[in-house]
Amino acid sequence: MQADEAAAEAPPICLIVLGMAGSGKTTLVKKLSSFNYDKLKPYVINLDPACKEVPYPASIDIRDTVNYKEVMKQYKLGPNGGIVTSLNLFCTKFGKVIELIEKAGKAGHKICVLDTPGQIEVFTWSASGTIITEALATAFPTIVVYVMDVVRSTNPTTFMSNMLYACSILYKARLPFIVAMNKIDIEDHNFALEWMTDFEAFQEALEKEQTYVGNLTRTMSLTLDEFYKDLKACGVSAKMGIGYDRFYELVAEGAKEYEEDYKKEYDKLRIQKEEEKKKSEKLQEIASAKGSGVEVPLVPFVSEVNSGRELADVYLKHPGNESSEDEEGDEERPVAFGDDELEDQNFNDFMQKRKETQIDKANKSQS
Ligand SMILES: Nc1nc2c(ncn2[C@@H]2O[C@H](COP(=O)(O)OP(=O)(O)OP(=O)(O)O)[C@@H](O)[C@H]2O)c(=O)[nH]1
Repeated sequence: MQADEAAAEAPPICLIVLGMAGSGKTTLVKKLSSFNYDKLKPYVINLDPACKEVPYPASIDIRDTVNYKEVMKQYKLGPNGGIVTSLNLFCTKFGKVIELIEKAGKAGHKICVLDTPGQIEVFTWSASGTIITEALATAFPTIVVYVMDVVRSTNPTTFMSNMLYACSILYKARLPFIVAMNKIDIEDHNFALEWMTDFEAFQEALEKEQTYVGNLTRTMSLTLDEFYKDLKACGVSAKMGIGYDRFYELVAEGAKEYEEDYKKEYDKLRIQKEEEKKKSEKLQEIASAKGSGVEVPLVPFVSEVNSGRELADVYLKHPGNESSEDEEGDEERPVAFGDDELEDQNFNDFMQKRKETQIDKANKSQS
């Protein structure tokens, strides 16, 4: 197979776009859906059931499958409960989505971008979010893109909160991770990159914070230093289309990292899931099998005995009364008390013998 053909058949790289409300996820997805289209042919999926309109051409839209307002009404839920339940309902059909992405890959789509609900925790801390992430990661090279609003992160404490959240997602998802520092058309992101690489620079920025939360941030920054090594970060402006070349360099690095470090783990998970599926299919097969013989109706419990007596009148023999060693019918029949015929016979035999002995004695005394 030629290298070009192999590249054409390579599965698409999935980008799960996450971020706090208003960080710019949808704007980023919109830009990604058209960026370098001829080469990448991005395949876009919307997983936000509550958005009013999708400003990009979505190949799959959760709103076509689940009506979020109807879910709220039917299950008597509030807005967040409605989003979680809609996502749960949708994820039961996610096998079909995987098939469609596979097909898209064969049709030349190199990238699959997934937009997620505005409330980040709806995806990151829900069962459906985990199921969707695992389903993608077991089938395709998958990368988490965490969109961070750089304008709102100039304060070291807010920056640290954002990073803590990113850290929790990184360790939960166990996938390559890119922090897209968004809105660099308003605020340059280099201060944030410096805080991530230069511990002292961050401490210096914290000097101005004399509050309790400042002390907490100082302590946490010591721990997070280790985690920054696993992060890839770049600055983008989703709105103005700045920083995409660097972003795609990081995507290529992330895909490589997935193949080298994460794929093995997800392959194991896939095999385990296939085995579980096979087992449950087999069990279902057994449960639904009727067999080839004629069905025998179950006899109802005995309620009356032959003699016409009620079952309650029948004495159930204690198991201890049985002789466990004797086969039925092998034992000699004992002389039963009250067996009149046999008793008469024995008595007559005895009388006969006695008569014979007396006659015998009399004959002997006469002679
Ligand atoms: N200046 C500037 N504004 C941006 C940029 N990206 C997004 N915005 C603006 O930020 C606001 C929120 O953007 P969205 O893309 O809706 O953010 P989101 O994360 O999808 O929002 P939710 O779906 O509500 O969570 C919008 O007003 C965007 O126009 C950017 O790069 N630069």
